[in-house]
Amino acid sequence: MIELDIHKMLQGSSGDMPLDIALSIREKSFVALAGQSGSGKTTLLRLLAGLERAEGEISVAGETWLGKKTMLPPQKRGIGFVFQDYALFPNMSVEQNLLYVNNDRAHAAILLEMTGLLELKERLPGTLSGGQKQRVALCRALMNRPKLLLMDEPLSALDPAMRLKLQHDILTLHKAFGTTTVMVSHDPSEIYRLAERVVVLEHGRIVHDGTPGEVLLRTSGSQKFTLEGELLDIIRADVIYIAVVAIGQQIVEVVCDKEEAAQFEVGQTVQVSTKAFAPTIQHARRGSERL
Ligand SMILES: Nc1ncnc2c1ncn2[C@@H]1O[C@H](COP(=O)(O)OP(=O)(O)OP(=O)(O)O)[C@@H](O)[C@H]1O
Repeated sequence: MIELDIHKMLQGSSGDMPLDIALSIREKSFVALAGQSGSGKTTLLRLLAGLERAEGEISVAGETWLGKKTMLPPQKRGIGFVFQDYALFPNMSVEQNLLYVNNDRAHAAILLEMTGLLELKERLPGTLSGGQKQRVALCRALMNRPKLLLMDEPLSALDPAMRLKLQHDILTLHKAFGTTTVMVSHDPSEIYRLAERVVVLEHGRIVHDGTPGEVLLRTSGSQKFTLEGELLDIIRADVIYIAVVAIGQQIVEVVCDKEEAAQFEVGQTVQVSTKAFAPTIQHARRGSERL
């Protein structure tokens, strides 16, 4: 069990912002950390990693990492850290990047095999795609069999298809090694796929804590769908107006009247709601049928 009760005064965008977090994290669990920019997510990861100090306590499986008289240095905590920007050694091959952590060749081979990187083990990072680099970073973070894996928006620089592939790899590795994981993510579908628990921060405090279903699902009970998107255009068609809205990978049209159309500006984030008494689900069109 990871037990954490910390306090730190941060400089928020509009003055001092206390970070006050009390959290217990079960061993082997996968926790997503979400919340708006500046809410304290990265700082919380850095505190767990020992890269920053705070008042309070952090203990992991009974060992004190942070206390009144203790500040265990990062290298003694048994953590793996995956950053958004890969942070690989550019002059070392894929395999050397892993063996730099320790010389366990067998474990490196297993990790590379599981993530489809074995054939690329002699390559230098500069010759790899973003997704491949991030898979190397993930393998490297698991080389010393960490007690805790920390990931700070690891997939946010990747395109949707590569994100999906990496999500699959993360899940495979998590199932194989059961490493307790805390991952910062802004992507609800990613959180839903990977995490069993999501903790949402706002202004340095926890405002939601539950399963992804409890925290993220917006339809339960109300029978109403609300989807957020960007207003791309408002087109006049005779007496009605058509709002063109980008929702995820889709563009939808919503009919509105003159007064409604006058309320919005192109570029705004808008909510598209519909009363869905009996929503249906169908197979999506594939490949060339899509745009
Ligand atoms: N060591 C520090 N001392 C004081 N303030 C800090 C420190 N580190 C970060 N901050 C401030 O604390 C706030 C929270 O930063 P943090 O990086 O934790 O947010 P975040 O939720 O990860 O944001 P983002 O999603 O944009 O990465 C910011 O306003 C930042 O400037």
